Amino acid sequence: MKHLHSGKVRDLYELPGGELLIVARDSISAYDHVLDTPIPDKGRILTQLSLWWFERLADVVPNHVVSTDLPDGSPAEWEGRAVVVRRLDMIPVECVARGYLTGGGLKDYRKSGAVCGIVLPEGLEDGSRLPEPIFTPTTKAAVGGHDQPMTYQDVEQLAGAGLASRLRDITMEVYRRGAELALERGVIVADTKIELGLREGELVLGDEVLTPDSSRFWPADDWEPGRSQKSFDKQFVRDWLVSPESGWDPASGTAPPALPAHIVEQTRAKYVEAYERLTGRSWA
Ligand SMILES: CCOC(=O)Cn1cc(-c2ncnc(N)c2C#N)cn1
Repeated sequence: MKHLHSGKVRDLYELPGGELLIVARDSISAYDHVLDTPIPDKGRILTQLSLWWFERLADVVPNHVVSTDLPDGSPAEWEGRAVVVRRLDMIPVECVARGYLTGGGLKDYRKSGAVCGIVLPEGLEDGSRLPEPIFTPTTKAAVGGHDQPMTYQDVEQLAGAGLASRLRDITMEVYRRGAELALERGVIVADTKIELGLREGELVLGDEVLTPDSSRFWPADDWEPGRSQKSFDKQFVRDWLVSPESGWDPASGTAPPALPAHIVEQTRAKYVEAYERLTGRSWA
C-alpha cells in the first residue's frame, strides 16, 4: 500500500480500492517531541477506544470507519491498531470544543479576555471550568507549525454558513456526550478535537475521537483550578522528563532522552485504565 502521510503518532496509507488505512503507532509525544521510547499497546488501546466512541456516537454523526480487518500485505504487528476508513473530503478546520480553560485557549484569554472571538467572564484561571462548553476551531497548521485560532465567522467564510453551523453543532454534541460519560467514570475531558469530512455531500466524522491524544484527559479527583492539571496519561512522562533524573531541559531544544522502564510501564497502565474506565470493558 502507498504511504500518504505521517502524523506525530499515526500513519496514513492509501489502499488499492481507494480507501485509506490509519495506523496508530505506540509513540507518545511530550513537550512537542515525539519520544524515542514507545509505550507498548498504546496504539492498540487508543484505536480500540476511538472505535468504541465512533459506535456510541453513530446517532450523532456517521463515521469513516469501514473495517478493522488488516488489509493483505500489512505487517502482523499492525493488528488491532489499523483501521480501514473511507476517503473523505476533509474540511481544513480542527474542530475543537473546550469545557475547561487551559493551554492555547488560556493564553488567548489572558491576552484578550476571549478565545476564538468568544468573550469569557473575568477571573478565570488555568483549569477553570467554563460556564458552558465553547467551540474554538483552529486552522490545520503545516508540519511543525502551530494551529491558529479561528473565529466562527472565519469558519463561515471558509465552509459557508450552513456547514459552519453543522460543524459547530456536531463538535459540541460529541464533546458533551464524551465529557458527560467520562466524568461519570472519574475522567474530566477538558477539551477535544475532531475532524470532519464530506462524502457525497454528507458530513462524516474522521480521524480519531475522544482519545487522550485528541483530547485532554484529567483525573477528576485531582482537578484544582489555578494551576496546571495533571494529565491522566502523560503526567508520569512529563514529570520524569523535567526531573533531575532525566538530565534533560525542554528549553534546550535537544531531543528528550529514552524513558526508564518503570515510567513506560506506569504510562501503559494509564492507557489500560482509561480504556477500562470509559468502556467498562477489560483490556485483557
Ligand atoms: C495520520 C492520520 O491522518 C491525519 O493525521 C489527518 N488526516 C486525515 C485524513 C483523511 N483524509 C481523507 N479521508 C479520511 N477519512 C481521512 C481521515 N481520518 C488526511 N489526513
